[in-house]
Amino acid sequence: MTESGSKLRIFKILKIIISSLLITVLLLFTIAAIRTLSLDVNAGLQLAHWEKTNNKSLVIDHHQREELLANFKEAIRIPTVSFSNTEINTTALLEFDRFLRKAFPTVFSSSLVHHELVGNYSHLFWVKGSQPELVPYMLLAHIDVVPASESDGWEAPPFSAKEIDGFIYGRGTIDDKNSLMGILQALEYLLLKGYAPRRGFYIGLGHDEEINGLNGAMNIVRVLKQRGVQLLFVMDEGLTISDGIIPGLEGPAALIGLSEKGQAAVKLSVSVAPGHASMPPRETSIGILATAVKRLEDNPMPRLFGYGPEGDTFEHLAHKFSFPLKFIMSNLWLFSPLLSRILERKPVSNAFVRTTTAVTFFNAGVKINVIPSLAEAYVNLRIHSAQSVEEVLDIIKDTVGDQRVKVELVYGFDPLPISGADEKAFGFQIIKKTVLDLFPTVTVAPAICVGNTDSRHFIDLTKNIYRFSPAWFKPGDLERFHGINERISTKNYEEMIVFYFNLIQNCDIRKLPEPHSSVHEL
Ligand SMILES: CCCCCCCC/C=C\CCCCCCCC(=O)N[C@@H](CC(N)=O)C(=O)O
Ligand SMILES: [Zn+2]
Ligand SMILES: [Zn+2]
Repeated sequence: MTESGSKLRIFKILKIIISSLLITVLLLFTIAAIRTLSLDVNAGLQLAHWEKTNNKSLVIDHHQREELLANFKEAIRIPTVSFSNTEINTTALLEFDRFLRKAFPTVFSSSLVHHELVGNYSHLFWVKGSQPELVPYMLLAHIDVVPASESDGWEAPPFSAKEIDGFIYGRGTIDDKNSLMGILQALEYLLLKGYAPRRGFYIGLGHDEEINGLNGAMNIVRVLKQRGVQLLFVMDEGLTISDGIIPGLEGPAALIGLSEKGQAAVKLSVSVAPGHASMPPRETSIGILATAVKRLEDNPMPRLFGYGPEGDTFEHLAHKFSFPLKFIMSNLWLFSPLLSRILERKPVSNAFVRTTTAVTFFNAGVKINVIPSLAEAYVNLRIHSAQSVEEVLDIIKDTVGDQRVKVELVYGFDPLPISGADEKAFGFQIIKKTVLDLFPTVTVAPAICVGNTDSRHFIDLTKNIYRFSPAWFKPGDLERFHGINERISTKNYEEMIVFYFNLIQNCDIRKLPEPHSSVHEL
């Protein structure tokens, strides 16, 4: 073949490759465009087809408003603080018990309600249903709060429940006395209105959630297991209604946690011979440990976006974003890697992308002129749904890559199972309907809860655990969670009561509307 002949041949091959590439790209984008226009994960169940229940409605009058706010403020003023893994405020917990009996006299005296104390300070209520064949469900909340100190910069003392510009300030106003009081206040009103549920339900109020629920939630689970109880679903604190928090999202979104991340506490330690600071070795225990910690911070865990429920979240929210995010989120099959790079830029969304690594303790040294024999650091990892404690531990050892650094697991648990969110998922659909009835402009989406809750102890009692409360979080509110100036608006607290009031009644339906042609008995 002549030189010009072979050039022509190469040119023809290149032309074929380029046009095939162009056709492939065009095809991919056409599929992506069609999917963007047709993706309808929010179609849901047809509201018109829901079984009719004669729901009572709640119109709060002036007197009730004053009373419910006074109750809530009194709850906030009782400092039910869990200080550490071993130190809780038992005096405050006993006071809280007395307070609940006083604030909700109908709940505590109704023949429909059985109440008992569990683990000394936690409360378990059983509200008897008229149709025992209907599987019961359970609402959870917790009594204890994390510590708070006014000197950190609170606008009002953290246990004052002071009202400023329509907001009640105080530790526990969003975590989690709003849910606790909202649930009991709703039940009080329902009972006063003569309501008797068809479907029985439990209310569990743990007293030590902030220190892992070992005596509260775990004992409640033990009691229920002894009685052979199985639950249709459990609803606990967790995600909320985000309004203006997710960048680019138009309108508010109610994220319902289908699962929660796993957790591991890992101890790193370095031991060397102590010595005189005037003749230091080239590296001290502190230096070796600092390098290990730096390596962990410089090498985040792998991106796993799309391998857990977080992919579904963005598909559900896609239609509320504008171009190009709408296009990207509607086509995660193509753009997952790109979206995970966008999300990892901010801590709040990075938590959805991977197992996060936070170095939370660093202890070393005894005296200015002594080479310390021991340096230790603790790392708190929140494990992505697609990883396990064991995998995470192996990655840490590899990343540290230094035999002198001892890596030990202090405690850990794998990510929680993922609850259903389809048309047959009773708990999810009931929560969704209750949200939409009360807040029609909100988009409801399944999500992963990045923190842990008492509900994780309930996995043997049900496959369906949802982490959600109808608290509205606006820009700046995430920082109030365990932070300073925790607060809730009086309007939102009232909405929470109405939400639980409606949710309890919505749970009385026997079965969900039939999706398509399939029948699902509950
Ligand atoms: C794409 C971005 C979406 C952003 C939406 C974020 C909305 C976040 C809303 C709430 C924050 C999540 C809080 C979860 C509840 C955590 C409860 C808690 O603090 N648990 C403790 C203690 C424990 N029980 O282990 C924890 O350390 O996790
Ligand atoms: Zn909480
Ligand atoms: Zn908390």
